Amino acid sequence: MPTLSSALDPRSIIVLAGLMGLLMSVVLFSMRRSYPPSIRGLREWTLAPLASFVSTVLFALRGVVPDIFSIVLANMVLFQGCILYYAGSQLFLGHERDTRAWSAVTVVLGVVLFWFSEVQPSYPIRLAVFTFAISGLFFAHARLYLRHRTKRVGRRLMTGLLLLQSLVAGLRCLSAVLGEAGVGMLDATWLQSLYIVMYSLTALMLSIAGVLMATDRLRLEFEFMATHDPLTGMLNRRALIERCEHEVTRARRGAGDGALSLLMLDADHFKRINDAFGHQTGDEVLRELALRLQAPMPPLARLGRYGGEEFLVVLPGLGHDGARAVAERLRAGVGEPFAPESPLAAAGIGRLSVSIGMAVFQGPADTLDALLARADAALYRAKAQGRDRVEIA
Ligand SMILES: Nc1nc2c(ncn2[C@@H]2O[C@H](COP(=O)(O)OP(=O)(O)OP(=O)(O)O)[C@@H](O)[C@H]2O)c(=O)[nH]1
Repeated sequence: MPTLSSALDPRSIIVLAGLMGLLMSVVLFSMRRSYPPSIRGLREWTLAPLASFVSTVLFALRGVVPDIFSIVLANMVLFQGCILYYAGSQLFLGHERDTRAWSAVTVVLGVVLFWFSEVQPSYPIRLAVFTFAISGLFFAHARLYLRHRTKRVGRRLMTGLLLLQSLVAGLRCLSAVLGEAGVGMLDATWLQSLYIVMYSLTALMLSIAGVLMATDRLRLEFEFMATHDPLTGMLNRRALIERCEHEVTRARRGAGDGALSLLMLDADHFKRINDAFGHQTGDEVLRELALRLQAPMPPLARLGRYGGEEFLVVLPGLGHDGARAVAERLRAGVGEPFAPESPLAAAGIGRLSVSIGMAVFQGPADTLDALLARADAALYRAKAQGRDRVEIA
């Protein structure tokens, strides 16, 4: 009758863990090739399970190859793999890679492990030192995610795994310090088996968490691209219309006291800017306009690029007076002269102006199409009456 400890033969577990790491490395490698470079960290997350695989091969060769490979090098490679996971997370979360201190720890570990395997062999000391270092590394890695906390599944899985791993390594360190280390790494005590099972699962689970996080990021990027204008970063026409429909439905139900207004804005004489200064300067002006329009916006308002040099503002909860005040503020904000050092001033553009058509929701019988048509007609009037002004439908 096999006991639990003999059923969980550490060498088999280690070999399986290595193979799982290798498979995850292949998955991450193919993701890295097809994902956009804006999703950073995938290279490091591909190399990490690969390093884990190499370390498990070395561990499994214990007794077959010299200890310097199966103990010293194996642990150093494993530690380096964990550093790579950490580096991948740093890049993924928008930081620069900063793992120099941990690489220095790898070197120190190498020296200590060499000493306590070749010069003065002591498994408990090796175990205590290694588990102490790796517990610290996992904890530093977990802290990075705790600083970027979200409710997304992949990130929560990653944080939980790292904390658990840090805890298990910390407990194993404690057990070694208390004289419960056992006689060697392949010693099949239940604590050692648990410790190795944890490591085996972690290589796999960390990679799965990485895959989940990267896929989630890709979905967010696509979602952003589908709803935002690439030039100004504002909502695009499709997203704006969806937003407007949503707000009209809410206003019909009486939200914000049934008040809702739309502003349609159009840059004045924009064609002249393009003709005189070139299309690129025209683009720069559109970006500047977007910035100026966003600054004085009420919190519930939504603003986006409706077309070429046309913008649309949805103002939930604002009726005639409130919306008119916002429109005048926007018009005045756009008209502020450029700072002398700004590139647009240097290009010779003195001042911008916008014409604004405003329409106010008239009650449950009103529709979005009718609102847009009234705002458009008011804008047309503003243009006809000399531009740089607000007209109300
Ligand atoms: N640079 C740049 N120009 C654009 C973009 N989209 C549209 N335009 C230009 O915007 C100009 C709009 O010109 P018009 O509709 O004649 O309007 P306008 O010159 O602003 O004149 P008014 O609206 O009557 O004051 C056209 O020359 C378009 O080519 C864009 O993304 N970038």
